[in-house]
Amino acid sequence: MRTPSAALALRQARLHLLEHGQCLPGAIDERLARSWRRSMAAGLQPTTRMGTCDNASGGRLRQILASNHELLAHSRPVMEYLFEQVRHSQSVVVLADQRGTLMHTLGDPNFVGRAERVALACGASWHEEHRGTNAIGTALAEGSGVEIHGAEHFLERNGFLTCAAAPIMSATGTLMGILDISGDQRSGHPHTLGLVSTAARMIENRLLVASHRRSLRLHLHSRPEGIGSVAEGIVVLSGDGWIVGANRQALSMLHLGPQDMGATLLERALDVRLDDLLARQKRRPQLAVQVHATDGTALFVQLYMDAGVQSVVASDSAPQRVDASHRPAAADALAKLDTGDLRWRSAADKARRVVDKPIALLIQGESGVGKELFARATHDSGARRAGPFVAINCAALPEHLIEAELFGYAPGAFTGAKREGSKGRLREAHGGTLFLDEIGDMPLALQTRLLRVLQERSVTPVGAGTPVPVDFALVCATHCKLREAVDAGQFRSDLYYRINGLTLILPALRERTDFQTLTERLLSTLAPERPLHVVPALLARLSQHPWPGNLRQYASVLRTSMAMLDAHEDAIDWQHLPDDVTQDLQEPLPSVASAPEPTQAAYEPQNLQALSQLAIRQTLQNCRGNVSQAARSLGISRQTLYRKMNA
Ligand SMILES: Nc1ncnc2c1ncn2[C@@H]1O[C@H](COP(=O)(O)OP(=O)(O)OP(=O)(O)O)[C@@H](O)[C@H]1O
Repeated sequence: MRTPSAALALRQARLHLLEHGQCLPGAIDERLARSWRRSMAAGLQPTTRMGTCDNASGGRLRQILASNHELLAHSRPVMEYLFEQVRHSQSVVVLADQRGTLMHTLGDPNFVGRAERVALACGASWHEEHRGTNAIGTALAEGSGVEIHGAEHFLERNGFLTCAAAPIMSATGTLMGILDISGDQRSGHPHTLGLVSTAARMIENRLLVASHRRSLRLHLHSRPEGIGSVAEGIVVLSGDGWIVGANRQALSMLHLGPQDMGATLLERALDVRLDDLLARQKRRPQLAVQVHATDGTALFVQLYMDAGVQSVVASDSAPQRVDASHRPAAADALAKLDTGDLRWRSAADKARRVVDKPIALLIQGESGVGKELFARATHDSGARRAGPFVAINCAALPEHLIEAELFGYAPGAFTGAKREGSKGRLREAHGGTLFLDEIGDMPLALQTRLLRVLQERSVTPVGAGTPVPVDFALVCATHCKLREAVDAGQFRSDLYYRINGLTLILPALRERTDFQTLTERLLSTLAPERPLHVVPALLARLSQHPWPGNLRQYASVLRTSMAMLDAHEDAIDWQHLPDDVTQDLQEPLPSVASAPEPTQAAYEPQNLQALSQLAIRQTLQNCRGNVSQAARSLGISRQTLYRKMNA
């Protein structure tokens, strides 16, 4: 709590702020002064009254909640626990997203009414830009735990509050959200910030463990009894001993940063190798093992493997195969993507026949047709599904980094290299599937190296002499005709034959015959808890569009249109479409030459309007997109035809 002299200084600073619209230099804590200055720069005045324009509701709020589903799921139990601690203290426990929008609140009923008057309710934004200095907004801006008490709030109307907030960070250092307790300033408690920070750590740990359910975890603490407490460090390990994730406590105990994830071997952070640890723990499973960090600090560690973890591997240089007895049950992930198109189904049938056989797949198709999704589903349908799926876009890698990125490098291999060296993406795929997207864009020199890896089934990191064995299923994808690149001398023919065990061609969206079912599936994937549909006339028009960006483009249009729906609406219609899409759809239909005709009716008419749309579509197709000719043939004016096309 504030001392009397600090309270006096704050009163004076506040008076100065009100009278002169400026911060009194040196009068208040620098962090608070920074926040007041940001509030003024956002155009706020201490006496500003808030509107509701910054609040998310309806579709936008649903979208925020959906995209933070995982965070919400793991925060709810912790928030309930936290709420029990402050139940009778005139407070609310609040979770906000990474923009400061409130997503979940739990409140003392006696306080909730007052809290709602200042918009401490779901959907409200507590970003500093909207509400000036406040614990949520200021914790967001500063990236650290913050307490804001009474008159420290920039807006006068929030002066009755005391708030403590702490950021929730991901294992890679990204801010995921803010946890906060806000209450009546008269019932403020000096330990609230500590409580909120601890609860934020609990959420971070839950998220880390949940997102690495199938991995090996090392729990550590300076005392054996600290393992299992909220203060423990948690390190996630790959099967061959690389540190691939860690909570904040572990990063600090091991002197690592988020940038070291995936690039540091366990034995570089602790004086122990994974295989030693495994052997010791096998002998005495309940006992924590004492090890030392690089600075000599003693730590106790214990390995955990949830049911289904199988990638327990002996050493860095000789990774073992995944143990099949622990694999999760087989699921036909390819069937889940099947919405009835015959060409797509035929590709999936062929892929099923070669899953788990040493036959490389080459998937061809235009950009956005779902090649990566198909490759992932093939991986998930096979025996390697418990192993990693490593996707590399060969077109997106900067040429000077591509070699080190793919093949890894030894410690000190070149200037600027990481001290511990790097494992490289190819070895990350060990035990699973390597997906090389846009393989046609791989430079010739690297094609030679890749060919050697595929022939010898081992990787030699840059600057290292010893090859490391690797074992992965290979799936490549390309939007170009690779055969032509071979003929033009841009792609090695021996590599082409090695990656082309079986070529599968995925149809473009405009060629698919399952537009209606596909749309239903996309909508239910995008909004699982909300039954939505596209009105038949619009659906008919959408099915005629050439969709040059294929499923990626169509899924994005549906996503944006869904965000335009009001809470009570369940049908996507013209007014929900983005303007540029409406404009495109109002253009005369492209000629058959540029947009191949669907091979089967994509849409079954269900009423008179839909029937009329189908007639219009077929006539337009017969007239090769010529609207005047189609109108004449239908016996209506051009204008009427345009109106009907847009109905
Ligand atoms: N069957 C599907 N169900 C749901 N969404 C899909 C489906 N197929 C594709 N998508 C959407 O399309 C996007 C593009 O898919 P994907 O990345 O697999 O295509 P691609 O052919 O590999 O594209 P590129 O050639 O540009 O790499 C995905 O992010 C997803 O949103």
